[in-house]
Amino acid sequence: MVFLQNILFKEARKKIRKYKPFLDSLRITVEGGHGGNGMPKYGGIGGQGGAVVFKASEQMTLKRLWKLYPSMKIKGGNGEDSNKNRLIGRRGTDSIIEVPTGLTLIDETQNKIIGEIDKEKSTCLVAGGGSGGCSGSQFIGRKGQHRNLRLDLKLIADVGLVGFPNAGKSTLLKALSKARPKIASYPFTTILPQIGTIEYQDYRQITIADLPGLIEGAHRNIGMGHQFLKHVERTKLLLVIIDIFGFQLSQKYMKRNCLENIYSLNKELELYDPTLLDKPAILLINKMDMNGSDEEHLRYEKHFSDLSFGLKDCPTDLRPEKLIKFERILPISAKEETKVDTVKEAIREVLENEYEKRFEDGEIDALDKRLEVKLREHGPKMV
Ligand SMILES: Nc1nc2c(ncn2[C@@H]2O[C@H](COP(=O)(O)OP(=O)(O)OP(=O)(O)O)[C@@H](O)[C@H]2O)c(=O)[nH]1
Repeated sequence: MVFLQNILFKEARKKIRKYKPFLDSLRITVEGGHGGNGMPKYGGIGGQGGAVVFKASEQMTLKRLWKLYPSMKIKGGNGEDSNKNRLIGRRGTDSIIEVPTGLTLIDETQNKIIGEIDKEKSTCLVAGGGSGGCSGSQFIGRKGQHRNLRLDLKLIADVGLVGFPNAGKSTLLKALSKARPKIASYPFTTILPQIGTIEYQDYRQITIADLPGLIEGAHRNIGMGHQFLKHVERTKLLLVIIDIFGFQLSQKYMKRNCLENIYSLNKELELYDPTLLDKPAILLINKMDMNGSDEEHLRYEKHFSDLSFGLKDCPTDLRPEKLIKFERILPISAKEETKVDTVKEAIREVLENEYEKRFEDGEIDALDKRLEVKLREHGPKMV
């Protein structure tokens, strides 16, 4: 009996993707060391308190950070008091803390982004040490800077793969990153979402993040809600994948055809952040190996390239205001790996065109400058 049950439910079980816990946000208190006291009698100056500095490391995860500092408090060393043998007290030791790459640092008290750590080994001063006591401060050392920070992890991948459950995201990711079957080639790889690497013959590599969990009504926090969508923010290209036969979440939900799926995905992206729709996008119509797919494709083909065309027939609850525009539309079969090479080439071309466009517009330089200014404005310095 048990054996029979196992066989009967084997198929159903296969389709359920298990979500491993994914720690992508952490609160932490940081405090610079106290400045040492001076020595009024001899005019001695106390040592400066040590700072707290974050240093990006690809080996680090938020989970590991949490295990290393379970109290979630990090403090710089106190500066040494001035004394007869050492009139100028020693500086407190800096606490240099390894953190994952791809962090946004938010000061929760001021509700401000104080910096972003995007590059391996880049550092950011998050809490300065207090100054040592001297004549100007009645020789009393000052407290170090104190901050309640939220570390928000956003994966950095070139391409964000979005689609409803069962559309074929994982199958496609495996097919695209075939040269590197170890899909997990990123620091956060033991956790979802997964990142795969597409490798080209000239050794160019493009990373692609499979962002699961998006469903109709995600903005109302159904399913995983918009949890994974923040990772789309940093991608440069959206790869939207749909099942040519549409999707039905459950008996409770309406069956949506493939065009309605596109509107619905469009709407979820728009509700999360309408600027996501400004990113270049490619549409993949999947499962074209199945019987009846050609007829289905023929029925909707003209709508794919101009979504405004079918908007009047779209159910009002799925209707987006701002429409996504696809640079390419490719019918594929992820399972049979039909047209997978065309997808690879299209990804590369669209990314390269986009890079050139942004470079010509001076946007790439401007972005770097904006970040620099932002960091200077709010204190932390990239060393
Ligand atoms: N016939 C056919 N089946 C496919 C194709 N791509 C994926 N499938 C099947 O569709 C099912 C879902 O594929 P997945 O790759 O797990 O889909 P997913 O979008 O990652 O699904 P979630 O994990 O729920 O987000 C699996 O049974 C796949 O074998 C395809 O091109 N053709």
